[in-house]
Amino acid sequence: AAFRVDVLTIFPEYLAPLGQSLLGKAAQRGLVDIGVHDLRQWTGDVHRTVDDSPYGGGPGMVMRPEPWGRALEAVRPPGTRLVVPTPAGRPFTQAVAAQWATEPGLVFACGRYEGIDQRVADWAAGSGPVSEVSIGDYVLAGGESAVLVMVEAVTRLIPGVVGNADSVEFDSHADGLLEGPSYTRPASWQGLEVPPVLLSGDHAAIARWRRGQSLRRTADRRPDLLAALPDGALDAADRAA
Ligand SMILES: COc1cccc(COC(=O)c2cn[nH]c2)c1
Repeated sequence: AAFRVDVLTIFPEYLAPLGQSLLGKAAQRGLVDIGVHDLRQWTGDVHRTVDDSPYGGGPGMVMRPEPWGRALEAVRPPGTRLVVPTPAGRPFTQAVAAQWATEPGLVFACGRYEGIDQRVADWAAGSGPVSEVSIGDYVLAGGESAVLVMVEAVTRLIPGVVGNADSVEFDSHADGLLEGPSYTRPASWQGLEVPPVLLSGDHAAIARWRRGQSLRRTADRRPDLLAALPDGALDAADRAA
């Protein structure tokens, strides 16, 4: 059955790219079903109000719970994970994406303003898992961009969506390390040569060189990933690299 994605947002046009290219083809092939819904459809007043001032004072506005309650009752299949992108969320990682790709689908709630009344996530937890997740330590104007990121990261892990299954399996972060440098023709460009080992045909040497490059790049750019590796993930050859 197709992986079902529903997005609730006050800017549905922002999610138009979900219908294009890779995702578009996957959708056409019946692998992924995507629905984008305007939250204002579930407002109750002539002005289609979705926000109000925060209790306890403070700057900005908060999204009111009632439209979200009605929208989620209409759109969210029982038991489906509700994902709320937020700077205050747990980290969204490749491991999280891989887990979500094994589920029947996802519903995304795009927050705007200062956020969504907390009772929405608390109430929604009664009808299935709720994940408040961050795609990085910065603040966006709303969750829509984060939804584009997460939908792409998750759906490309669904069998058949990405042409070359190998490229998915050997992604960066798949073995906990960063991907090293890649090269293609020409062998010499702007006076810069492709590392000779890659042209050697010695596949054991190439694998060793690539592993060394991944370790070196990870140590340089993401020492936190190196520290997080499980014991025994690095063998003697790795340590020597
Ligand atoms: C739900 O409440 C809010 C409030 C403010 C902005 C947003 C949009 O998400 C982000 O800004 C974000 C997600 N990961 N990193 C940044 C949601």
